[in-house]
Amino acid sequence: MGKPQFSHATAESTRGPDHAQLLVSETFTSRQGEGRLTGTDSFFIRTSGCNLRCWFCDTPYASWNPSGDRQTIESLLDAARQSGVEHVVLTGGEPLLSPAVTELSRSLMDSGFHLTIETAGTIDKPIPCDLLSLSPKLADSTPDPGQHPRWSGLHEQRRMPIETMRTLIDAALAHQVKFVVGDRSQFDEIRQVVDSLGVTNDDVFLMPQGVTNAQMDAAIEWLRPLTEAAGYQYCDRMQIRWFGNRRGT
Ligand SMILES: C[S@@+](CC[C@H](N)C(=O)[O-])C[C@H]1O[C@@H](n2cnc3c(N)ncnc32)[C@H](O)[C@@H]1O
Ligand SMILES: Nc1nc2[nH]cc(C(=O)O)c2c(=O)[nH]1
Ligand code: SF4
Ligand SMILES: [Mg+2]
Repeated sequence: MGKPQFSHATAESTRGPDHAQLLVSETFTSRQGEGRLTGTDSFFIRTSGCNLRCWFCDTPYASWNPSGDRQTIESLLDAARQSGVEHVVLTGGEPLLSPAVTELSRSLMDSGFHLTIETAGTIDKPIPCDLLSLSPKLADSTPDPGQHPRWSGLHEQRRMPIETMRTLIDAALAHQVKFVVGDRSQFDEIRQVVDSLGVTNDDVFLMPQGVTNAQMDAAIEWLRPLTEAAGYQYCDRMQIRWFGNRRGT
């Protein structure tokens, strides 16, 4: 009798591409609230699960406490078609974590959707998309080591792999780089990351950290002038203005 055969195939590959599934926390139709395509009607697919743990994460239900349902690529494509809009935003959590994300992206693009991927850029999985919306995580995103010793260490190790980010940028048709900013002292760090990535200022957006109109209003006062003086684009988070910080918007 021979040795037992062990398979290293993923659930997706053993079941075949038609049955590939992703853990999804929510899907909804809304307007893109951030970056270059702000105002564009879009169908959002938010995967659940993240390899980072930003202390300020505005979707903890997809990172700190990931929840959701497994959905097939076919059902996600159907839902996108039913939404009646031409733009799809694939976000998370960290969408690049899912083994089925390449297949989903390809299917969405083949079906004629304009695909934006919102990612922190730490997973080496260059996949095609129309707009890579990369949000590198700065040092101040790391959770408190006293409260979260394990995640603080993992987050710090994982958050800024420049080469991986470069590969993702190269695989995309277009890109934008969005930084979450809470303090003026972060500008030096932002400049260093922009230089290392070799991206141009037109593609760099600075967004205030925050989930309330009051935080957005306060940030406009100090962050917008600094952003413009540095030659970057200021990025209000319009979904907060339009809908408040609510799920499904
Ligand atoms: C929830 S993340 C999901 C995609 C990916 N994990 C990432 O971080 O890019 C979507 C976007 O929201 C931003 N974000 C999350 N929490 C935020 C907060 N409290 N203030 C401002 N932006 C935030 C992220 O930087 C990213 O651009
Ligand atoms: N309206 C709206 N625009 C967004 N742009 C990026 C989002 C995200 O969570 O990735 C997002 C979101 O959650 N809602
Ligand atoms: S990388 Fe994105 S989803 Fe993950 S914790 Fe940070 S903001 Fe949240
Ligand atoms: Mg969001």
